Amino acid sequence: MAEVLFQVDGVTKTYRTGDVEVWALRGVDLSLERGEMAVLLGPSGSGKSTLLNIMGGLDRATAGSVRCADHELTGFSERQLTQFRRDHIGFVFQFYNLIPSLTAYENVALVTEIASNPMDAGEALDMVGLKDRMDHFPAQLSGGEQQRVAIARAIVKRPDVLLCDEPTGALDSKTGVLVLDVLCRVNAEFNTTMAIITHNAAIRQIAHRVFSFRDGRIEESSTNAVRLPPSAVSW
Ligand SMILES: Nc1ncnc2c1ncn2[C@@H]1O[C@H](COP(=O)(O)OP(=O)(O)OP(=O)(O)O)[C@@H](O)[C@H]1O
Repeated sequence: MAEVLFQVDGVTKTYRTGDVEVWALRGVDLSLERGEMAVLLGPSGSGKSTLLNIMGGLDRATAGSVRCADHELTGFSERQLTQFRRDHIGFVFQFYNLIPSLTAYENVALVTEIASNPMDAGEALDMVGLKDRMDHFPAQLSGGEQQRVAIARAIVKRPDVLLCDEPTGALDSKTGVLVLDVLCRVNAEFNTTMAIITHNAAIRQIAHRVFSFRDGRIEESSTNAVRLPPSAVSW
């Protein structure tokens, strides 16, 4: 039987600003098997980023439980959450957050200094198809290339899970496809579990499973009997 890597049970999240309480999540249950690629869809404000941040240990649930392998995040201290993120989670965001004064290689190599079992930075850049651009600075790379460096930086520590929040949000469709290709390759070759938030509903076709959010809940989940390669998807 496939191993359940992530188990989210009854997670709620409220934010309080003054007298106003916002319910970002209203009881979310979700499980991800190891190696699964999940796409998270839903309107703006429906709670996707909040859930991703809680799963990645960047934020805490108000109630409910989140388990990743044998780590129960719910009771973790800040220090334990930091260690958990460092050991197990890679993040990819819409904006690449590369350090402008470092080359692509140096941006990726920075992570290898604090990871316990990293791959070589050159190997990670090779994986995203940028080995020949290793010595270039972010300003010398296109948006799609910068996002691929950001993916190399996220995978170089061999994370169990890659959490991607709008990874193609700032890219045109053609460039976005190249980035999704890289994510699919990482998923297939390293069996990395992935959750990808997107506003482009067409991207749902590349996933094993799709979760649709509405008003802080998962309204619907479905399994794709047939997955499409990113090259067959456009938006
Ligand atoms: N730090 C915060 N303080 C107060 N409210 C917040 C905070 N973060 C998120 N929210 C609120 O929680 C709700 C869910 O936000 P979230 O960012 O998770 O939605 P989303 O589905 O990811 O939206 P988008 O697609 O626009 O990124 C929204 O109403 C948002 O305004």
